[in-house]
Amino acid sequence: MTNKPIVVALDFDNKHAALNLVDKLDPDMCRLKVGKEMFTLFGPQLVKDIHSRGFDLFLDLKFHDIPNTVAKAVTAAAELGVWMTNVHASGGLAMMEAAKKALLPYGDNAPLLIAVTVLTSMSDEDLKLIGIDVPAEEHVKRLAALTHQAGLNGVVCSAREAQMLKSTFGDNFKLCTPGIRPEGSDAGDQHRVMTPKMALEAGSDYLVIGRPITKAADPLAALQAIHRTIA
Ligand SMILES: O=C(O)c1cc(=O)[nH]c(=O)n1[C@@H]1O[C@H](COP(=O)(O)O)[C@@H](O)[C@H]1O
Repeated sequence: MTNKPIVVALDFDNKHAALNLVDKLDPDMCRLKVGKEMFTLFGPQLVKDIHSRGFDLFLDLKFHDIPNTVAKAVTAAAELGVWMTNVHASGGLAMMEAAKKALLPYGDNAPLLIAVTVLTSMSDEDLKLIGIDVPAEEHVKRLAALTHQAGLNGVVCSAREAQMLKSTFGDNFKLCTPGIRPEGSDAGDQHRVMTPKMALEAGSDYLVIGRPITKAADPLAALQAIHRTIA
């Protein structure tokens, strides 16, 4: 199992509330993720605030644009010193190769670069509506193959695809899985979900968990309870 698999998704519209939660957490226990909402509201200063508290940060901005633009965006992420960042695999091979190339000057200090396959909120029916007539698992495999070919470090997928992807692409290809729901918690807008324990057993390396922790009455207790289920 990857050391420190839990990545807490900080999806807040209030910086004070977010940092209040961060101050209750322990960098030895989890990593943190900042996404579009918080980065749009609070920008690079939030990244600095989190780094100064000793946490590894996944900057989840899911870049999807022409290769030149995405290469420059991942360079900006690398300059922030983040642990991991991501692009959309559906941006294509040339886009992902340009992103990978942009990180070469950073050597061992480059962030891990992973690509989103099929969002965990999407079902087979949602895929049909955007013209993808194959089951989610098949489309995930296709986009993961493209990501692997581009030389990225891994993919974002649902834990339901983890076993298939690990057996196809091997242990070095990292699987970051949102859509994690502890037993009995509300799925919300997520469709392809799994419990933390089952996700790790299936081969997930990183479990992205937001609302089951951040919306809990006692977020630290919720995180500790999840830890106990996977210990
Ligand atoms: O890239 C992501 O992190 C991501 C990809 C994906 O397919 N699904 C997904 O839910 N996410 C993110 O993971 C987090 C999940 O949060 P919760 O549903 O609250 O646990 C959110 O911040 C999403 O933006």
